[in-house]
Amino acid sequence: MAATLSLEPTGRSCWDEPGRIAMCRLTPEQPLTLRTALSDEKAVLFRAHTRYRADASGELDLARAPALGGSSVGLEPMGLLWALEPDRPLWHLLKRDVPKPLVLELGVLDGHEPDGGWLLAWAAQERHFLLLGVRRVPVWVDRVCATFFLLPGLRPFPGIIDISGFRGGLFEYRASLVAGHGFATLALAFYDFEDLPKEYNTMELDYFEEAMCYMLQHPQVKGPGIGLLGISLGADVCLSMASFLKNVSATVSINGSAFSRSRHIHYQQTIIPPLGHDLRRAKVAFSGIMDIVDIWNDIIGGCENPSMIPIERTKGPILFIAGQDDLCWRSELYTQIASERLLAHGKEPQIIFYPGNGHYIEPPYFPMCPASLHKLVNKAVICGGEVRTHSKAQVDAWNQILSFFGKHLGGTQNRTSSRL
Ligand SMILES: CC(C)(COP(=O)(O)OP(=O)(O)OC[C@H]1O[C@@H](n2cnc3c(N)ncnc32)[C@H](O)[C@@H]1OP(=O)(O)O)[C@@H](O)C(=O)NCCC(=O)NCCSC(=O)CCCC(=O)O
Repeated sequence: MAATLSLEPTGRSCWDEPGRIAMCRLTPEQPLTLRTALSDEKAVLFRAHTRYRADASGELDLARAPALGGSSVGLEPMGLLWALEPDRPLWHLLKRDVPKPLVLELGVLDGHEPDGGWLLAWAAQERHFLLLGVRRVPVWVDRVCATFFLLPGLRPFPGIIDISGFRGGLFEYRASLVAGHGFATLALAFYDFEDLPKEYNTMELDYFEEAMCYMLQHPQVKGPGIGLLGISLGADVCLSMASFLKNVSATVSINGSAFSRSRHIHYQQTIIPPLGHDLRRAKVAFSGIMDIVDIWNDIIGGCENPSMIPIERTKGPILFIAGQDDLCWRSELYTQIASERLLAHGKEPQIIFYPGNGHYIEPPYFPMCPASLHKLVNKAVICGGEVRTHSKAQVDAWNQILSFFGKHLGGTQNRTSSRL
């Protein structure tokens, strides 16, 4: 009887949702090679392959069977997704068009490579970024360029603004996934998109205040406060907003620095000067890729440094998520300094340090980005991270973020039914 493969969930599955891969009707102890492939929107192929062995009753369940080598080792039920590697060097998985799912293909071959041969079974799974029922609404109001993800029905939901980092543009994948957990989420661009400035020159907080006003007056956003979620430079934008603007209820900083780094921060009469950097301190890593971790100027005066964002002024709590192997900048050190500043003002910081984690802490199952083009230097730079620990931490960080917002914004943090 032919072997059967099940790849769950069988219906509509969400990108950030764990899946299950299992087989039955195999030969007892049968060696197998599982191969996955996924093509991104620029037709770059990402692939992984892992060796397994069926159990004594001819079954294989990745929740129980350890991977025996290849792209992952040990008990890694989702390893065939997070261990995908691009065929093109220095490429990373990006999702631009969120209404379209990415398709994960899975093939099971008899035997262990290089002997692995016959294709025993094949399946494909659409992994969606936009839950059924969640509406994607482009926003051009005053200067604000954004995309709003609204939940089904007319009742208000807790609101979150999601801000990307130095790459600029408008990337929606994190906001659309967050919306799937019961939050009205705005993916906000701030440069290099539509009518916004092409270059990132000064962080003008007026612009972000307009986005806050837009959210707060929206009938489907439950006030009185908004949550902020940002990564890298986007995290520093969020920390600045939380420090200067009203109605921020909770802030998550993913590998932020809590400093004005390469450009001024400006709000009303206040200007925070940048810490600055010196490209002569850049090195070339063993891989031949640029290492910029030491280019940033020293933090003279520690948490009293004038380039620091006055985070003690924030009203709502801040959750700092920091990768201890971040090689774009020293997130761990900056988070410690941020913590000192909060403690000095009688505030309790909430911090999660992830060892082995690099700069790009993405939603669950995004393959780690070890190196990437960086607009600051217009060259590829190393980002840090050890693939396995980084991938596990992405799942944990995601759960922590959702539960933090659930707690402080009054959300449910349950997935809005993906099968509405
Ligand atoms: C953002 C992207 C990836 C793409 O932007 P785009 O406007 O859609 O560009 P495009 O016209 O399609 O291509 C321009 C160029 O961007 C590169 N690119 C495009 N897609 C990818 C990819 N998936 N992986 C790796 N590189 C990619 C390619 O080199 C493209 O050039 P090409 O035409 O293919 O020769 C690219 O411009 C880029 O990598 N920019 C620099 C990113 C950067 O400076 N990041 C800052 C440090 S990392 C960080 O802050 C972490 C948080 C992430 C965040 O910023 O939110």
